[in-house]
Amino acid sequence: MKAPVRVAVTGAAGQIGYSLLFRIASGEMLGKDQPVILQLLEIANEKAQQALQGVMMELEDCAFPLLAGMIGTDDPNVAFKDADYALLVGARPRGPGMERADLLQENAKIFTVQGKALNDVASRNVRVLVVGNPANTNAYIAMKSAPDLNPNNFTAMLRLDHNRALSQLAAKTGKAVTDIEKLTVWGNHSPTMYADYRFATIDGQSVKDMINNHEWNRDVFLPTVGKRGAAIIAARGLSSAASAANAAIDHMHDWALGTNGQWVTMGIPSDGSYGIPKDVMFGFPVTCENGEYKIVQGLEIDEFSRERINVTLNELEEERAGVAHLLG
Ligand SMILES: NC(=O)c1ccc[n+]([C@@H]2O[C@H](COP(=O)([O-])OP(=O)(O)OC[C@H]3O[C@@H](n4cnc5c(N)ncnc54)[C@H](O)[C@@H]3O)[C@@H](O)[C@H]2O)c1
Ligand SMILES: O=C(O)C[C@H](O)C(=O)O
Repeated sequence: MKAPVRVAVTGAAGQIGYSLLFRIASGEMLGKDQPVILQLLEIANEKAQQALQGVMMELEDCAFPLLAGMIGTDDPNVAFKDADYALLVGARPRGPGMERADLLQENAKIFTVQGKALNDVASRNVRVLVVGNPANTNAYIAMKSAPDLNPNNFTAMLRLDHNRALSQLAAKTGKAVTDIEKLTVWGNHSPTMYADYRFATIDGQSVKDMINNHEWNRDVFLPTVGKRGAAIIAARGLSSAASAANAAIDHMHDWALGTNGQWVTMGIPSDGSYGIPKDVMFGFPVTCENGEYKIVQGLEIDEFSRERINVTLNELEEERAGVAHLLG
């Protein structure tokens, strides 16, 4: 049996938390041979702490063989102590009629505090996934607030967009999601994201050639994927939760256990690839091996794609300017 690893989850009593924790504890994230200790953070509010206790009681009642321990706390320095993985979910979600950017000022402060706490107490190799919106800029804030940690270990969740795009393409081509390879989503987790199937293949055949319809790409596919979060809020009255938790599991699973050469999308600090300025937290195509991700290099960026990438990049640069005052 492997030694347990410590997994910190913030916003643990929220909607996503409720879909996420049970799957982490059952081994779906880090493997069926990897015991975990859950370190759960909620705000210092009686109702939230009580709800957290309830979730922990349910986790106990599952008698998960891999759940080696569990704590609940309102103190980030306790939740992140020696954490090997940190899933930063806790933040306010948007409601009907709001854009994710509306959450910027409200949620940004959380990530300066939590970045600093990670810096002070987490494992020196902690792998961080930010889910709370606006996810890219929050991940950027956390990274910048943790100067002693490896900046490449701070990531933002674009995987839900990636999975949404996969499912739209499977429906369009009549193939299974598992048949589709080499898809990616560039940029920000927002309606400006650019889901790009120009390199995607099914059984070695080009998906772009199979669909062969630029108008469908521009007028149906991209808006459907980009506005899917809002469509779910309109339908449920609440933002996506189970699909978001599923994407978080996929992201961490693939980062920790590898993708066998398959492409996935992760929001990561740019190393300058594809002309994206260094440090911008940007969705890129990556492969993962031995716990490290690597950007897929050498892809051609045509004019339509460059325009799309610039739009999402500009939005991220604006968000970054909007929170500069928090980063001193
Ligand atoms: N990146 C993505 O693809 C994606 C997808 C879906 C949702 N989200 C975002 O995830 C976040 C959580 O969504 P949800 O539906 O679970 O919301 P929710 O309101 O149900 O739960 C959020 C929880 O976080 C807690 N929280 C707030 N501030 C905290 C802090 N500083 N420390 C610890 N906990 C804190 C709240 O008390 C609450 O219990 C939202 O920002 C939402 O927009 C992102
Ligand atoms: O859209 C939202 O606000 C929630 C989430 O980011 C989503 O994409 O479903």
